[in-house]
Amino acid sequence: MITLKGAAVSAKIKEQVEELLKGNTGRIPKLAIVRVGERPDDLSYERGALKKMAAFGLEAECFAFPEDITDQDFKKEFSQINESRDIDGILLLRPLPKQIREQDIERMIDPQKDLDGISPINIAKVFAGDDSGFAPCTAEAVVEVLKANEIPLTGKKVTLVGRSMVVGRPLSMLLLKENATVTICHTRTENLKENCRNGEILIAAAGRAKMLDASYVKEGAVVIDVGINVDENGKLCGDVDFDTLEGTASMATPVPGGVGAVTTAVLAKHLVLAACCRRDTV
Ligand SMILES: NC(=O)C1=CN([C@@H]2O[C@H](COP(=O)(O)OP(=O)(O)OC[C@H]3O[C@@H](n4cnc5c(N)ncnc54)[C@H](OP(=O)(O)O)[C@@H]3O)[C@@H](O)[C@H]2O)C=CC1
Ligand SMILES: Nc1nc(=O)c2c([nH]1)NC[C@@H]1CN(c3ccc(C(=O)N[C@@H](CCC(=O)O)C(=O)O)cc3)C=[N+]21
Repeated sequence: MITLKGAAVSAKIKEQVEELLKGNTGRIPKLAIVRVGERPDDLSYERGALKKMAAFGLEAECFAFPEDITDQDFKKEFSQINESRDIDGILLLRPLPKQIREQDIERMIDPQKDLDGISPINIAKVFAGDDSGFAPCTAEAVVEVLKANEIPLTGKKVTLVGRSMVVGRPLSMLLLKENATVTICHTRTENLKENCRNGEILIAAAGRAKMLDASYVKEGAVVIDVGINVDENGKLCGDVDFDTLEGTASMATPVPGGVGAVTTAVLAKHLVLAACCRRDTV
């Protein structure tokens, strides 16, 4: 089995970023990471994103707020970040605590700074197959991993586990655009195993530590693990039990070191694109 490492894909994206930045005489593009609370997967994303921005020569600032911040206070803080001339792009870590109306924030965020595709305008573009906006970074990262490793998508059966707005749904649209035949599974799916075993490409984004082992995988399938979970020993792990795949899957992404590393590279690319759109100096 071949391990599909995120670093190689990230390096290709870095070259694109360097190309976009060529001749840049203006300010260095700057990312704002907005976090409420201390969820471990948010912290992992934040760490990964900060490292990636530094490695790509981009700026980043974290804005962290307490778990119990009120809806009103958060909106005030968020508006300031949204309107700041200093900031080219925003990553809002989600989900937000219940007292904050996430829907209002989705409508508030400047679509040109919305690097993770949460505004209705960007979502509509993903749905329509229009790539002039920003798709959620993780969904785009999965397609980047498949393309960079020359895994054909046209006509292929792809099974996705998860239907969230950050991974499953937008990813299904990006895969459709690539002419794949997509099956989306969720908690109400009957015969999950059968559906998974039907996929020539299996993509796990359920957020359940090691829930899929080799018995869910078709012989020779490509397995992409999006899950970022913490196991009983406090270590990061995916939705797939990677150690069982040898002899069944043909290729698989590890966690950490797989899709996560590409997600942060796509985020960096989106940041530079956002900065380029805002001013012609970059
Ligand atoms: N690598 C990366 O770059 C990223 C990783 N992540 C990680 O990916 C995972 C998923 O994230 P996210 O989409 O936000 O999570 P959500 O909890 O929002 O969604 C999980 C989805 O998986 C489905 N699901 C959960 N359990 C099962 C099950 N036992 N059987 C079938 N379907 C199931 C849910 O179904 P239903 O709709 O019926 O509830 C839901 O659609 C998390 O571990 C997260 O940390 C997220 C973003 C980026
Ligand atoms: N609006 C929003 N969009 C998201 O995409 C989103 C989110 N909120 N909330 C949290 C989850 C989780 N997530 C990760 C992405 C990359 C790494 C990542 O870079 N991981 C490195 C390890 C980094 C480390 O822990 O040091 C790796 O997998 O190699 C981790 C986690 C995105 N999520």
